[in-house]
Amino acid sequence: MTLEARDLVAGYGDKAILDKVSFTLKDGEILAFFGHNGAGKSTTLKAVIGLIPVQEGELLLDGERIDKLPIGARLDRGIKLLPEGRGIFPDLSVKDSIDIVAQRNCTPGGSKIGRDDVYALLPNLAKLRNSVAGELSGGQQQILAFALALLGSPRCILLEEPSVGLQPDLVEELFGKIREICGRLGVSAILIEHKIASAMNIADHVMIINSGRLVFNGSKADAETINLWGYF
Ligand SMILES: Nc1ncnc2c1ncn2[C@@H]1O[C@H](COP(=O)(O)OP(=O)(O)OP(=O)(O)O)[C@@H](O)[C@H]1O
Repeated sequence: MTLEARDLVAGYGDKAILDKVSFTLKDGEILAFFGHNGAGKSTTLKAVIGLIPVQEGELLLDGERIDKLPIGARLDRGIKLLPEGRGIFPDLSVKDSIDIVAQRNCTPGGSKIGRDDVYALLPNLAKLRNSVAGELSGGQQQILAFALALLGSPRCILLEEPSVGLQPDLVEELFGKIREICGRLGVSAILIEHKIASAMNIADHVMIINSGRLVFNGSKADAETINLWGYF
């Protein structure tokens, strides 16, 4: 899988927020995406998933233009968004949540990630099958949201600050799981984070955005040689 953004311009109404954002992401790679509040991180993810129109530039998935496709068609192609605030069904049990999304995403045939695969990948979630999602801890809810995104044929998961509200040890545990599962399944991820050190631990690439423009886009190794804070 290759997800490529070429000179993306996108925003709200007539107003452009993103100023020619370009990046490339391949199978199993994690892209850590940093920037101060209001810099354009969420706007980038919204343009990738199709919540706002791409005004200029191109978005390609394995060479296919997807920037004019509706959200549903991008979801069907395996681009998934985990919005800030989690995106779970608070009143449903873990089992029912998983079953509903599995039914929607796992039509018979094909090599899809189903409910048993998700429980095998996330054994601690399997133990919570009968718990009500809204009553889980923040970390457990975030794991459930990640599990829901994995059902079907995910290729690129867009994670919007998954660490919000989590204790530091739970952040490390969640990020460890994301790294392990993305690597094992060959699923890529774009990770918006303010917890920079934790995100750097699991990243392959780093991007920093400032006022809608990318001011750094390089490998983790390159990012480690610079003072990241100087780019904010
Ligand atoms: N729905 C909207 N309508 C109009 N302008 C918006 C909308 N959402 C965001 N913006 C503006 O777009 C710019 C970029 O916002 P964006 O949410 O992408 O920033 P961000 O980097 O994700 O910040 P944060 O870390 O606070 O989430 C900001 O100037 C913001 O005010």
